Amino acid sequence: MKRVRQLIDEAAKRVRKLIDEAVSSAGVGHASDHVPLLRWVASYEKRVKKLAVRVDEFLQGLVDEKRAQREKGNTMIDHLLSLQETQPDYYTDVTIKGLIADTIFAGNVTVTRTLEWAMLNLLNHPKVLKKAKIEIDTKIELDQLIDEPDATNLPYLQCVISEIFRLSPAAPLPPRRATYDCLVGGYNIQRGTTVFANVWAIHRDPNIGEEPEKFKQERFEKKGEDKKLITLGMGRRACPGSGLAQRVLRLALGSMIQCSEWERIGEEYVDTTEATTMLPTTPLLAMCRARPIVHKILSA
Ligand code: HEM
Repeated sequence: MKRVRQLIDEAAKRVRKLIDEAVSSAGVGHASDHVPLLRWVASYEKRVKKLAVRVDEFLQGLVDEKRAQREKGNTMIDHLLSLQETQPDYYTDVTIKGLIADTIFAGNVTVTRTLEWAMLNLLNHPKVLKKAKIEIDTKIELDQLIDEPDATNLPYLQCVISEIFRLSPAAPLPPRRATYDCLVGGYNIQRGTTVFANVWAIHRDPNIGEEPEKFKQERFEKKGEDKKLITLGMGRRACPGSGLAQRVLRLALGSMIQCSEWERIGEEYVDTTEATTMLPTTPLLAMCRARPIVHKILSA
């Protein structure tokens, strides 16, 4: 049993490392994407190609493992492999791997990073944390763990998440390529140009909301305020995982608040400045103590 657990831990570590590498190589890309001459001197392209081979091997391993299993399960890969049986020309292994990669890479770090920013801000705002806890304790039975349907009925928690979406959008500079010559804000954009929407700056525009630099979840108590958020993109290429992201965040943050008491490790406020691509400069470090509900559920 110990050996199995060890093997699972090792595999989890390998996957985490691979995801970290892939995400840090993606971000907003590399200078050589915009200045092609740099490709001659930078090792970025070579490194990314090598990484792509490792990612592909990992994804093919997942597909092959599922294919070899006699009994069909209920995972995304099981369903895609069933579709492959009836529509083999469309659901090729390449398409299936692409869909898994999208889900893992687009849906993983975005959610975990948003959660990290939520905790960092809540540690600096213990009154807000307390109110969120009271909301959960009053709306959910005292011996019940928060579940998905409960999480949709927590407006205060939703305001906290919206404020984190505003201040710390996990994809702060989504890129687009102009498909035809156009004029944007008075600038001529040539076909083929890559443009970035600066979501981070738009959310902090003082013309859009008061005291934009401050964490003030109450701004979202005003009806329609969340319509100003573009954290999950806009239009036809907006995030297809937005519903899932919202549900996972409500459930994960709600569970963390319901199950544990959280405090800063000292008197000092935690650092909420950003390093690159929305990474906190200082990693989340907090004191955490299990609340009675955890003991009750574990001993039941
Ligand atoms: C806090 C969580 C998330 C944030 C902030 C976020 C944000 C975004 C943004 C800004 C885009 C680009 C939209 C555009 O270009 O206008 C995007 C695209 C995408 N997201 Fe998310 N996302 C999140 C979670 C997820 C999840 C959970 C999934 C799936 C499991 C997902 C899957 C995707 C995919 C596949 C695309 C590419 C869509 C396309 O190219 O058409 N995202 N996301």
